[in-house]
Amino acid sequence: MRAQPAASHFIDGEYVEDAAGTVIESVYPATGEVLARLHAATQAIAERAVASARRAQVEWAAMSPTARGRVLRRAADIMRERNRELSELETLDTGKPIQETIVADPTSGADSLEFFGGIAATALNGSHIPLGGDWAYTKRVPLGVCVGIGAWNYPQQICCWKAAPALAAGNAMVFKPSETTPLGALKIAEILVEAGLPRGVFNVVQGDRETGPLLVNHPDVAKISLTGSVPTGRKVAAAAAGQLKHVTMELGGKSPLIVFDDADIDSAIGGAMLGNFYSTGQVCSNGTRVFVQKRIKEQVLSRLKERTEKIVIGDPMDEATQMGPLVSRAQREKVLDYIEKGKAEGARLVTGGGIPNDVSREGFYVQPTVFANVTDGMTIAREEIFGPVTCVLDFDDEAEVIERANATEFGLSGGVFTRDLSRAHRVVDQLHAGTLWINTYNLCPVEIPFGGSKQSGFGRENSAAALEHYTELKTVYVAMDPVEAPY
Ligand SMILES: NC(=O)c1ccc[n+]([C@@H]2O[C@H](COP(=O)([O-])OP(=O)(O)OC[C@H]3O[C@@H](n4cnc5c(N)ncnc54)[C@H](O)[C@@H]3O)[C@@H](O)[C@H]2O)c1
Ligand SMILES: C[N+](C)(C)CC=O
Ligand SMILES: [K+]
Repeated sequence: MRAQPAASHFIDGEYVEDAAGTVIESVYPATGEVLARLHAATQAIAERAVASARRAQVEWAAMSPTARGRVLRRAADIMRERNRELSELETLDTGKPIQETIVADPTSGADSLEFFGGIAATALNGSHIPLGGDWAYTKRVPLGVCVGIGAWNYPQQICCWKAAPALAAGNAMVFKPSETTPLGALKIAEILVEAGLPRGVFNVVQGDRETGPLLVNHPDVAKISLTGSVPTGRKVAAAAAGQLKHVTMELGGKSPLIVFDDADIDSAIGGAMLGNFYSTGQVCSNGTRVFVQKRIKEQVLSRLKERTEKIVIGDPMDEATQMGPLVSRAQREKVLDYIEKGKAEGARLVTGGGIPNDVSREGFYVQPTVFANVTDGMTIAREEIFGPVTCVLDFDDEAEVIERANATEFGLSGGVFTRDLSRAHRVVDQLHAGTLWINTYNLCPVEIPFGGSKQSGFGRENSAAALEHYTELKTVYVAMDPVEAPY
């Protein structure tokens, strides 16, 4: 299986190589085969990418928002036409089943390009402020060169979620994909140019934790948008603060999903399974602490076990496969370690807990796993696992569950399943998180803001709100009369 791109980087409208950079291999997680061999950006490549973005941004920002939007909308159309090809590439790079990538990955990227292309002409307006005889106006201006840094779980979606609002607002971008999944962003760069994007407005450089700082610390970079873990977020935010750069931080979570005893139980279980097993559990907003009210606990667990054991695990390229491997060997080790900790700390293993049979031994598979009797202090209830591991915790009443749900450093998301309308709104109102769901979980359409509070980050992606994070206000005071000076 090969998916070797023409070169490692995409700068100023073309593929660029510098073999002096350390080797990065993209591995197909289902078999361990090497798909592509790339090079991390050297200092020279990082300089070239930022310089190209800086040059191109001036011309791009001078175009009308409608003209910029047209390019993004064309790129969205091309992504949809090539959905199959892009989805297959995403499946190879991440190991996520084609049944998911075909509906969720390039499609979500295209939605973002279409949405921001569409609102560019109206959402960037300033305001007019009457001041008696005088008046003022505001303009929303781009920041300049923005850097996007991606995680490996949704490589194409993350790339578009950052590029689309940044470009719509008149910025240029240098995007660094995760070293684990370097391939999709290069295709998106190609498509943007094909759609008419001026050369240099969107550039891709490869690299890892050594490369990121070359971009983050570059004096010509105005903003960094990171999707990644909390420890990386702290490092990047600290580096950006040194030069007072703007940042958006989309970080990790350990989100609560609360099931009250009046809920539609099958629907709640469906939500909990999607919110724990989709993308083999590698989703930042997953509801990995499932709080179940005691009266329905055993009923929920037996149904959850039955449904979990029917999940079809296998070759991600097979349309029938519902769950693929984890993204890397290292991620599998990490998840298996957490499973062992769960057993050792006394959680009750309901199902899963190991490596499945009947799949390639070279792939990075883990069984979908459910733990019950999980208590708040256990490691598996406190730390982000980022794998298919559900922790079920019991609770008695509403006040108790709200307090326990909030007792975490994270604040990305949360969900409530109940048929009691007042309770649903009352509970989500008290949960400390950026995105909350009532009677569903993990839906993130482009129209609604997405992002975290507390240690899960700040700034929002998607919706018109994202444009605020890629622009700043310029205020102009206009005097209508001569200046009256007392001296
Ligand atoms: N909130 C969200 O939208 C969201 C979405 C997806 C993933 N995530 C989070 O991402 C994490 C998993 O992804 P990961 O393992 O790729 O995260 P990670 O933090 O290891 O890496 C993220 C990116 O940062 C880069 N990086 C690492 N150190 C850096 C540094 N010092 N300077 C600049 N760049 C640096 C990496 O090369 C990678 O591209 C999880 O915690 C998950 O919750 C969050
Ligand atoms: C943003 N989301 C939830 C789709 C993917 C996060 O990992
Ligand atoms: K890979």
